[in-house]
Parts: sequence; C-alpha cells; structure tokens
Amino acid sequence: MALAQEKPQVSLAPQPSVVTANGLDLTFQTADGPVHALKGVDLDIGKGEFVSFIGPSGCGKTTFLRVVAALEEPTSGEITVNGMSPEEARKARAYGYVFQAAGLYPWRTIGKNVKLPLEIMGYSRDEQERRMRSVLELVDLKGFEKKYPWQLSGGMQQRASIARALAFDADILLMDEPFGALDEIVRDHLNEQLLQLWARTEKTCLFVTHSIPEAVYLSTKIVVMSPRPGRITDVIDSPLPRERPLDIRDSQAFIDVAHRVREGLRAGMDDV
Ligand SMILES: Nc1ncnc2c1ncn2[C@@H]1O[C@H](COP(=O)(O)OP(=O)(O)OP(=O)(O)O)[C@@H](O)[C@H]1O
Repeated sequence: MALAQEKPQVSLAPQPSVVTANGLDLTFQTADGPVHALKGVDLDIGKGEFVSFIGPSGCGKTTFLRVVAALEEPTSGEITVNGMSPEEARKARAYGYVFQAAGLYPWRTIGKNVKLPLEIMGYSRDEQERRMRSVLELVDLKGFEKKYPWQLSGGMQQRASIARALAFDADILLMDEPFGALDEIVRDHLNEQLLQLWARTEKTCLFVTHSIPEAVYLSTKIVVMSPRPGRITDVIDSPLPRERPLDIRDSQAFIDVAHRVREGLRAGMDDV
C-alpha cells in the first residue's frame, strides 16, 4: 500500500494554541499521604488537533483532562484553555466532556438526554430541539430521539453521549476512554466515525486511551506518559494523512508510529 509515501495532508501552518500547559504539577492530599499525579507537564495543543494521551493506569491522564475542565486545580504551574484560565473557559462553555461510561439517564429518552445540558443552560425549547436534531444527525442517530438508552447498543449509547457533548457547540471535546468498554469491532467502527465527525466539525479533541492502535489511528499528536507521577515521555506528531481508512493500520508509517509509542511507554517504565 502506498499510504506510507503519501504526503501528509496536515496543515503545517501554526495553529492558535487551544491548551497550553507549563510546568504543571498536581499532588492530591489523601488520608494515606500525598499522591503525586502530574509532574512538570509541558504541552501545547493547537486548534483542530486530535491529541491522544496514552500511558499506564494511574499515570494522570484523567487528571490532566480534569485540570483542563477546571474539575481539578494544579498544585503549581500554568495552564490556559482558549487563552483563559480553565475556570473561565468552563464558564465560556469551551468544552464538552465524554466520560468512560456513556452516562445517559435511563429515564430520559435519547433526545431528552442530549437536551439536558441545554435545558440547564437555559436554551429556548426551539433551540434545544434544533440542536438535538442536528447533533444526533452528526453521530448517525437520526430517528432515535424517542428511544430510551436501553433500546440502543453500547456503541450507539456512546455516540449519543458524544452528541450530548457536542450539543452546545464547544470548540474542545474532552474524551476519557469513551470506547474502552466496547468490543474491538464496534470500537473500530466508532473510531472511523469519530474521525469523520472530527473532520466535519473541526473540533480540538483531547482523547484518553489505553490502546496504541486507537491512539495512532485517531491522532495528529500522541502524548505518551510515564507511570505516576505522570510525566510526558514523548510527544509524537503523526506523519499520517488526515484521511484514514481503517486499513492504514497495515501501512509502514502506522507501524512506525506505533513502535515509537511503545518505545515511549517502555522508556517511562524504565525510569520507575
Ligand atoms: N481525587 C483524587 N484524590 C486522590 N487521588 C486521586 C484523585 N484522583 C486521582 N487520584 C490518583 O491520581 C493518580 C492519577 O489518576 P488518574 O485517574 O488521572 O490516572 P489515569 O492515567 O487516568 O488512570 P486510568 O488509565 O486507570 O484511568 C492515581 O494514582 C489516582 O489514584
């Protein structure tokens, strides 16, 4: 396959920074003593990038996302989101958050689940309806608005959860292992759909995963982290084109990036 030789379609023009972290440290104070979750994290994420965070369990991937979302406060260091503090960015509705479990309310229909954040934010009924229909169409769930979560497969539920995060049209999508609990075939399909959605919406995505193939397939940038205290051991700018059929995973370029991720993970383990 000639994919490895194809010119990357990624624009080389510098994009404005969406997330910048400088010397970010976070220590949790617990009854058992301090837990040093993040150490000296420096990172710059440009607009429209798809950035995956990969590393062993407990290395601080979720903590980093939670800092971006203003759900945790760093102990030291600096972070900006869209040029603002995370707290200001939260108030400006800069991001949507997709969690490990779809987290849909079983007593609400899919349509009403998607509308929930819009209701809370005080959008008019007409606007709620318009946005709900538009995001369900984006994730290929048109016509499912009156179904309840239990009537949908796990993959469809996760898509509904992504639709809910997209509903208020935030620039940034924070996704914490959204497909971790799904089988590989469904996951492949959702990865493909997520890439198409990303291409259509031009969101900046921050995506946590344990899967090397998933990180390499989805990302323009892969952040490899070490075991606790979570440090960045490598930041890989992907040479793969943005258009990615699933069989790109057989290409030499893909295998090379996967190899570098594995090396980064191994280097992090050696330092422990
Ligand atoms: N609120 C908290 N209080 C105390 N410790 C915490 C808290 N949140 C996370 N931790 C600890 O901080 C470390 C990093 O946790 P985090 O959930 O960010 O890791 P992770 O890389 O996302 O792990 P996983 O891949 O298993 O989801 C872990 O040791 C965790 O136990």
